[in-house]
Amino acid sequence: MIATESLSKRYPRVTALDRLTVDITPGVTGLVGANGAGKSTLIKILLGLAPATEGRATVLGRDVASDGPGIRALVGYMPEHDCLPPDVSATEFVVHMARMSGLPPTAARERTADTLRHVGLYEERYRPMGGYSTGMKQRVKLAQALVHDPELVLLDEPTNGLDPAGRDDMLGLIRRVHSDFGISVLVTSHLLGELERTSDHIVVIDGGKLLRASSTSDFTQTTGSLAVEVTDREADLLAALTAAGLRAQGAGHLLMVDIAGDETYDTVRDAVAGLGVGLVRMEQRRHRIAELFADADEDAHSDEDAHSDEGAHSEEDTDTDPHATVPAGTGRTAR
Ligand SMILES: Nc1ncnc2c1ncn2[C@@H]1O[C@H](COP(=O)(O)OP(=O)(O)OP(=O)(O)O)[C@@H](O)[C@H]1O
Repeated sequence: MIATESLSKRYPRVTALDRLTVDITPGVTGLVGANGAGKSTLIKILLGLAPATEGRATVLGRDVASDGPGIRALVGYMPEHDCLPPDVSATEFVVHMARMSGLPPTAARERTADTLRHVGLYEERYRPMGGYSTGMKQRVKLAQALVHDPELVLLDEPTNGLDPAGRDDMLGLIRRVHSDFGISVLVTSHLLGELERTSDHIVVIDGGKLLRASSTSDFTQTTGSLAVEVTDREADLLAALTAAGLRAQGAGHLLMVDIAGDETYDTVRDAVAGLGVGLVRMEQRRHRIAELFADADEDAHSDEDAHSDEGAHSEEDTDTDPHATVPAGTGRTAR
């Protein structure tokens, strides 16, 4: 669907993309990177809206340098920032966008009604968008990207500004864009957990460089560890599990227990019951994408000055945080 070859974009003070070579296949692909990693720049180049400094890219087999209009006819785009005129309704706006994409008036109205219903906007679609919540605005932005029935949509940070429930709704909608309509999706986020849940494939970029591209399942292999969380007496539980012959260690409120076989689950359950404490959770641990980031290596640091880390997130990833962010900073390497 998308192929880039040594694609670079240099601004006077910043290298936004640095010799990026990646192949993106049909399905839902998550493009993950900290703020400033180059996600929006890549999307603009793919739409033919900004020229690359060097390298080449094709979208649906068309060259971004020479066929921007052809690409934009086949691709939907949901921009990151608020771009909706406040004094028109969602219906008026999406009909307008459909007409701009070349749909005749009747088809534009029908497709608009269908698409707005699909994204979950009903009566409110006749009200001026200035009064909409962030979640409603994001839905309108998604609807205008879908209204001309594209083969591919590029969604730039669609969960930005949404609360956890709003994020879940938006992620569900994005999954359905592919499962219900067969439209492929490239969705960006700096939140690892949500892309893990939504995407078939994950592409990780940092400082404009490709860190890794592979299927989501390759990123999140299950391990042989069981994460156990109890309400109280973690140290006593650790001692009880060790006495029962299991290898276990404490990690804050969590105990990590090596799975020796199916009976490990029973042993943990019995030990917890024996102590009379509550079991908060017991689950097989999965690698999260953030664990694929090793500490920055010396070589990668040498060109760090070339990149801005403006707006980078300082939040640390943890195994339990579904909204963990990509560790900020440039030049990190994937294990
Ligand atoms: N028009 C521009 N002129 C100069 N520098 C730019 C321009 N556009 C982007 N940059 C810089 O290029 C780098 C990559 O920006 P980009 O917007 O692509 O990142 P991003 O991963 O989409 O992050 P965000 O989600 O914060 O937008 C950043 O350092 C940014 O400051």
